[in-house]
Amino acid sequence: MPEAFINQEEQRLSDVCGSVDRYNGERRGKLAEHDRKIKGYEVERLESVDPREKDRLTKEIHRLSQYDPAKYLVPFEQLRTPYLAGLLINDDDPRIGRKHLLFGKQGLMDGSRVVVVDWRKAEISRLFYDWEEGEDYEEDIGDRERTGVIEKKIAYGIQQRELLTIQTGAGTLVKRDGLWTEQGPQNASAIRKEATGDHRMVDIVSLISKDQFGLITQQHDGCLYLTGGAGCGKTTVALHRLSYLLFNQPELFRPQRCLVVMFNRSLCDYVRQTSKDLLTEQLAVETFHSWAAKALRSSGVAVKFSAHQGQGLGPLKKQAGMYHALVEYAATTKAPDNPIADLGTFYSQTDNLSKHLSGRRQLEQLATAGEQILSGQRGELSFDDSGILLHLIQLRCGKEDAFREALGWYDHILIDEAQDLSLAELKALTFATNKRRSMTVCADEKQKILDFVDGEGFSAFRMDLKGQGLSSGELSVSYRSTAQIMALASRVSGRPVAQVVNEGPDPRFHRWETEAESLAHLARSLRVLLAREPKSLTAVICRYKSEAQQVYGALKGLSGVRLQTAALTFEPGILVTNVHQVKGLEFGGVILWNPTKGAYPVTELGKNLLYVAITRASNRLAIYHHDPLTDLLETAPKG
Ligand SMILES: Nc1ncnc2c1ncn2[C@@H]1O[C@H](COP(=O)(O)OP(=O)(O)OP(=O)(O)O)[C@@H](O)[C@H]1O
Repeated sequence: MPEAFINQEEQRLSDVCGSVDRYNGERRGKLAEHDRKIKGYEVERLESVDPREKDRLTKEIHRLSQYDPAKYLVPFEQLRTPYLAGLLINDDDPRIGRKHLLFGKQGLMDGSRVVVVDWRKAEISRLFYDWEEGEDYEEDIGDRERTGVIEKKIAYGIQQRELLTIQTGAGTLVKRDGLWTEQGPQNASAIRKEATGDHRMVDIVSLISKDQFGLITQQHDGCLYLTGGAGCGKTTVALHRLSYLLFNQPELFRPQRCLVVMFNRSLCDYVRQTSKDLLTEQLAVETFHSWAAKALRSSGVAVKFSAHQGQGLGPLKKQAGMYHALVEYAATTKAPDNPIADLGTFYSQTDNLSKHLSGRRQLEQLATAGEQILSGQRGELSFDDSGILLHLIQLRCGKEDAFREALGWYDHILIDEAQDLSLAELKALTFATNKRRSMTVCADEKQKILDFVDGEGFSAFRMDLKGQGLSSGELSVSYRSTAQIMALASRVSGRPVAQVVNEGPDPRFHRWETEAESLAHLARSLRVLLAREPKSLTAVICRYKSEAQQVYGALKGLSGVRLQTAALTFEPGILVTNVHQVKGLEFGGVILWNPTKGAYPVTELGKNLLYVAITRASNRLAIYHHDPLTDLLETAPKG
């Protein structure tokens, strides 16, 4: 165990925390002085008889009170995690020589000394991201070319001012219950999550690869399209890109004018946590439907949405043809005053719709729904209507209208899991960007799990973006799951075996005769797991909500197990959930519950669902079944 190295790193953290405290002490002093000044001026103003002097003092008070006192203090997060990465360089310039640089989510000065560099400061952070341990570097920093050697690259895991993980090229050191141990190369995010018991999204400032850094620092106008298999960092890179834009171009990218659109509420919560410190609390993180509903309300369209108003018309409304019919309708008809009546009229014009959509019965049903909207019989719309209504209004208003102003001109929109949005929804989002059209779109067509959204819409959207000169980045290294899990995922999905960085145990198959037997063994394994790994988070993934409820019912007596089929929380323990709920998320361990032929048929959708479920596991995957396995898994070697 490299004790001297650990001591040195613990001392470094303690020194930096000292700098943070001095910085804050100084700032608090300045704040107090600032308050005293304002109070003094107020007293003087009250006592002054000269109106000109009164006026001057009023202006001075106003000027001083313009300062945001919070800006004087280092944000709380930095007190707990002052830095994330370190670099030991040996620069050829003797005035610099051997130097340990620290990178964090915010820069820190102690007097005139730079203690921590903000990772988004491109010039200096390029040293960290562009070069590997042992390499000779050449980098233009400031107005000079710097050369030297990278002696060490370190990723730190620090929480509440405690050093918990230190990762270097040689491996990872982990502190558990006060004791340091060495671990081989494993998923660094997973190690951090399990060491800290904090399973919210990990920011990867210290882990970003050179390719990822290249994408993060891409030009800011237009669209960046990020694709790649499960766990290769699409969402993470997109969020770091946004953080980079907000920091480096604050005049172009204002947090309150940027939007992040995620697949479901669980993913929103997962990301919001990170956006608090990586990005900013002012940033809106929404599902498409919640964003659309808010946008409509804030622009004065009095509309209520309900999950129960769809009448099975969701699939029809999500088809690409619906968008094409909408465009034709908006171009050939005059807008009524009321946008909701406009939607009703659109739905009731079967002639136009049938040019672009098939299914006579469904179109008739839609026409009836349209007439009910027009007659006021239908007070609430379905969430599936939100994108269509919003885009209809956008088409009516044109680009320069005041209404569009109210709906928002976004400086940047990040769309995650774009393959599961309909063409009308994607168009509504694109329309909401300002003239720079700055967007980051993450998608993986092999993870499309909403069968009622047709793939044609997403292909058309991508072609459109291509026409507008999008830049794209294919991420090819899978960071989340081990080689063993990714090999199974590749067998299921038919996509080539991904490049991986982590090794782990083989997936284990447990076959039982009856459901009762299977549940009894599941309960026993979970009990052992909860006792042995109290800080880990494991998901039991069922195909359907109802199945999750049933499994949870059988495990109810076990403390530490929770049922989560609507939104997720990320404390350690076991959660019983369904596959649609865990899209985009990750867990140290996954238990896949009874993946049968019916649950995961040999179809595109079945493959995608199974691929998503399997690749939520970073280290451990177990498959429990009592019914015949899906053919997608039948040929897999059974560990
Ligand atoms: N350069 C990196 N080094 C180490 N870990 C990384 C790196 N990039 C991403 N990760 C980690 O990989 C995991 C997967 O990242 P992310 O969720 O962004 O992938 P994704 O492509 O969006 O996945 P999915 O498509 O499955 O939702 C996360 O734990 C993230 O912290």
